[in-house]
Amino acid sequence: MKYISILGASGSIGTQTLDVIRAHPDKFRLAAASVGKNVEAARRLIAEFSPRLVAVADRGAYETLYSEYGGRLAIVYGEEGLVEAAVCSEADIVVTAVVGSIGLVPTLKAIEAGKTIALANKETLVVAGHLVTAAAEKHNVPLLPVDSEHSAIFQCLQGEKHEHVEKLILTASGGSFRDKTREELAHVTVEEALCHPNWSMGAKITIDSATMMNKGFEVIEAHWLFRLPYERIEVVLHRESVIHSLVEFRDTSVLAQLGTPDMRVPIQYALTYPERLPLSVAKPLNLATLGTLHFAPVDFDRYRCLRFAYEAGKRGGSLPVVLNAANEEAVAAFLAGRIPFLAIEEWIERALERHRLVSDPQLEEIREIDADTRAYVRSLLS
Ligand SMILES: NC(=O)C1=CN([C@@H]2O[C@H](COP(=O)(O)OP(=O)(O)OC[C@H]3O[C@@H](n4cnc5c(N)ncnc54)[C@H](OP(=O)(O)O)[C@@H]3O)[C@@H](O)[C@H]2O)C=CC1
Ligand SMILES: CC(=O)[C@@H](O)[C@H](O)COP(=O)(O)O
Ligand SMILES: [Mn+2]
Repeated sequence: MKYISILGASGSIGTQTLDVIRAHPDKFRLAAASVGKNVEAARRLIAEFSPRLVAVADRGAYETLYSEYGGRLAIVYGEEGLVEAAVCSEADIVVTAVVGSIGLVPTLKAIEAGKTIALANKETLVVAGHLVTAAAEKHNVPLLPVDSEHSAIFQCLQGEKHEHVEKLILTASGGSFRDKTREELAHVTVEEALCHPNWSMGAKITIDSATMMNKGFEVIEAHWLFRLPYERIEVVLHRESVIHSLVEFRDTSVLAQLGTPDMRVPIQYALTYPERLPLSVAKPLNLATLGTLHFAPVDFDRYRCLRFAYEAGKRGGSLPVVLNAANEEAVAAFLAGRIPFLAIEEWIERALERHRLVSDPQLEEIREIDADTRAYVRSLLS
């Protein structure tokens, strides 16, 4: 039996992780969970999975849940509560499924506590890949990718030697606006942006997919997970999201991982690795029915956020922290209807240009740069 803690259990990845646990009650048990403010989701998972501990980010939601369950199970609050869920003594595996850089500290604490990490929260590796990978190495903790592209690459690399890898090729759907011109992007709505062509995901990552910042983050995530320079990590447009990513080897042989777009597959693989279990809820791929798959090169002028991410990743240091913090603030402002879609990349560019690079930032500096960037980007609103 593996005991699981889910950080972000009420979200898209969190609820799909609960689906996997539900599908294999003889293999997995929920030890702890966190929610942000979703009281109803917390009530449901407590009733069904009886975790020992539930962490809640929102004060009001915490008070409601504490009044209902306090004494029967641990209801804990805020960032400290999130860390308690991450280090919960019962848990073997921590699924990091919160959104944003709020996931960094609990992930580091979980690593220090020796937990296996099933990593969905890519922002953690964007802002502090150097700290997270060093901590995982020091504590001999596996970082198992949940992100579909990284799970694909991880699967392709099983049994392969690092020195035999030529490059990684990440596939990108192109997001909600892939068929629009740049001119048309000036007038798109939040509602339109939230319609991803292939995946049903949380709001923030769906916007990141539309700007392709998601792919930029994934390039940085791949750099840290698979230890390859940015020059050997490529992106190709692939409309169908059926090939989840590819690895090219030195002899030009290319391995790919395919499947219908269903996050429960990579989530389950991270939880069962190195084993595989059946997943009856997932739909098998039928290539004959599918008929055709499409590929195209990425235009870095059309998707400027992807260019920013490559540049920030290559220059390194504190730039990816700024990239992420500016993006989180700009996306939140767009989702709140306060700025147009194209202002997202404009604000990120301004934040990056203004920043004075700090090389090898430690946790406290990362937190300061994150806060400073957020304050700057918010000031652009007024
Ligand atoms: N969705 C997907 O298919 C994929 C997601 N990812 C990555 O996984 C992560 C989660 O994404 P996704 O599931 O889509 O996101 P969602 O927005 O669906 O879920 C986010 C979760 O985080 C919680 N949360 C939000 N803000 C806070 C906070 N300040 N403190 C504590 N908890 C908080 C939410 O709680 P509440 O609901 O109560 O507000 C919710 O449980 C992201 O990093 C994303 O990039 C990676 C690959 C695929
Ligand atoms: C499901 C998943 O892993 C997402 O990160 C997905 O990759 C988004 O797709 P695009 O960023 O390619 O639109
Ligand atoms: Mn992905």
